[in-house]
Formats: sequence, C-alpha cells, structure tokens
Amino acid sequence: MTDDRRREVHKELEKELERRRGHFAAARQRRAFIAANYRPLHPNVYTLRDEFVDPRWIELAELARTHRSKDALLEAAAGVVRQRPRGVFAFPALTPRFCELMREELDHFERSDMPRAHPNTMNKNGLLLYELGMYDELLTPLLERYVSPVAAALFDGGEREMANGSDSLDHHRSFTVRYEPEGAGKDVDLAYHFDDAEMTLNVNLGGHFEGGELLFGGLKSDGDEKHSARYPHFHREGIAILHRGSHCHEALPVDSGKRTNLIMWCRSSQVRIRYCAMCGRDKITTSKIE
Ligand SMILES: O=C(O)CCC(=O)C(=O)O
Ligand SMILES: [Fe+2]
Repeated sequence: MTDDRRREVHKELEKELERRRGHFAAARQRRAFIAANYRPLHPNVYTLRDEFVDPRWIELAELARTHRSKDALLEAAAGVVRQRPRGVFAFPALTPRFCELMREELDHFERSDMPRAHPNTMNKNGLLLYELGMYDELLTPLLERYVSPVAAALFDGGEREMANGSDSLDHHRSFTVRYEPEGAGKDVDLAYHFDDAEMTLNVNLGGHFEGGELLFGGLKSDGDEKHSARYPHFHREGIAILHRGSHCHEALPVDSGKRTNLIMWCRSSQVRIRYCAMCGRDKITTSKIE
C-alpha cells in the first residue's frame, strides 16, 4: 500500500469513527431523556421473569448446557426445535402474556412524544430497545440465559471452525420492526440482506396480520447475493428463529394488519476484535471471515 493510499484509508476510518461516536452519543442522550420523562404503561415488562419465557425454551437452554453438540441437542429436544432450511432454527420462545404486554408497551411508546431513531438503515418503523431502557434487566439477561447457550450448541460442529461467534455472544443490538400494508406510509417489506450480527434472534410478537413471511436464501459467504432458492418462514406469536447474521433473508409485504417482531442482533467481541467490521477481513491472517 502506498503512503498516499494509507492516508486516504486513515481518513475514511476517522470519518466512520466520528460518525459512530456521534451516533452513540445521540442514542445515549435519547436514552437518558426517555428514562427521565417517559412513563411506561407496563413497567413490569422491562424485567425478565420466568413467566415471560416459554417453558420449552427454558428447558431447551438447560439441555443446551449439557448437550453441547447440535445433533445431540436436536435429538434431546425433538419436537421443540425445527430446522428449515439448514441453519435456520425455529422454537417456542416467548409467552402470549409477554407478547401482549410488549405490543401494548410499544404502542404506548409510539403514541408518546418521546424522541426516537430508526432501528437500522433499512427499517424506518420500529424502536431501538436500548433507548427504551430494555437492555439491563430484560434483553441482556435473555441473551445470557437463553440465547447464548442455545446458539452455542446449535451452531457447533461443522459450523464451529468458521469462527461464527456462536459460542462467545456477549453483546447485542436489539430493536423491533413493524410492517403495515401499502398505503399506511409505514414499512411494508424488507429487501434481501444480511445482518450486522454474528447470530440473529427474531421473535414474532403476535397481533393480527397476513403476509410478511421471511424468506431465507444463501449465506453471504456463498457470494450469491441473489440466491435463487428461497425458503419461507411463517411468523407465529412467540416463535423465535435463530440464524447466522450472514444468512441472507428478506421479508415479504404485509397484506393486512400490523406485524411486529423483536430482533436481537447478537454479537461476539472475540469475532469483532479479530475481524474488520467494515470489510470482514481477518486482521491476523488477512483471510476473510466465514
Ligand atoms: O422482518 C423481519 O422479521 C426481519 C427483520 C430483519 O431482517 C432485520 O431487521 O434485520
Ligand atoms: Fe435481517
């Protein structure tokens, strides 16, 4: 690399760093403002309780701690976890009670005049749950107690050598997405993409809607961004899917009603320290992730 090129790259990185610092500072400010001024409708939904988690997920996490390989876990949890297509696992995760409280809380917040930002670069509707104050007592414990052990076991084996971070998830970016039919001026669908996450947990929060299925294609590493075969996942209240962030997917338009999902982009510091977040290259051996 020439000196000129190196200077150019440094400039680009500095700009990106600045952008991210500004972004985090604004999010912290909104978080503080909301903590001081917003009065929740259901304060108890901000703390994880056993009654919020489907007993089958509690048992699955327990089994995952003792059956650390995918095949052993799938056998022990037969009838609870479904895999379709390969690498996309569905299981009952959150109770109807939790889903209802959460939908009502989100509606209540949306009706308020509190500040908010877009959940990611693609979704306009939906909320950043860090800003609502849902990380410390609700979502981080959910990651630690239930998502992490299950991810470590289900993405073990063949996938492990790909350093996918499934056994070292230690932080997350969590938000909701909301879709409504054409004409409401809201998000209707979501284009084919991969997530900025090692593992993604996506749980439907129920309510009435038609359409809005997720379609899964190939892995980012297949280099086949327009993978032709797509496998559908039909959302059902409280059912989670867990997949690699690099597993490309899209959401079909919602035809009626309102679809609300809770998304946790689960991340691993080990992976992020080692691989460049911008180009995905291994900083040590210079080969690419996956
Ligand atoms: O629409 C969904 O359920 C998925 C949203 C999604 O893929 C994302 O936010 O990354
Ligand atoms: Fe996604």
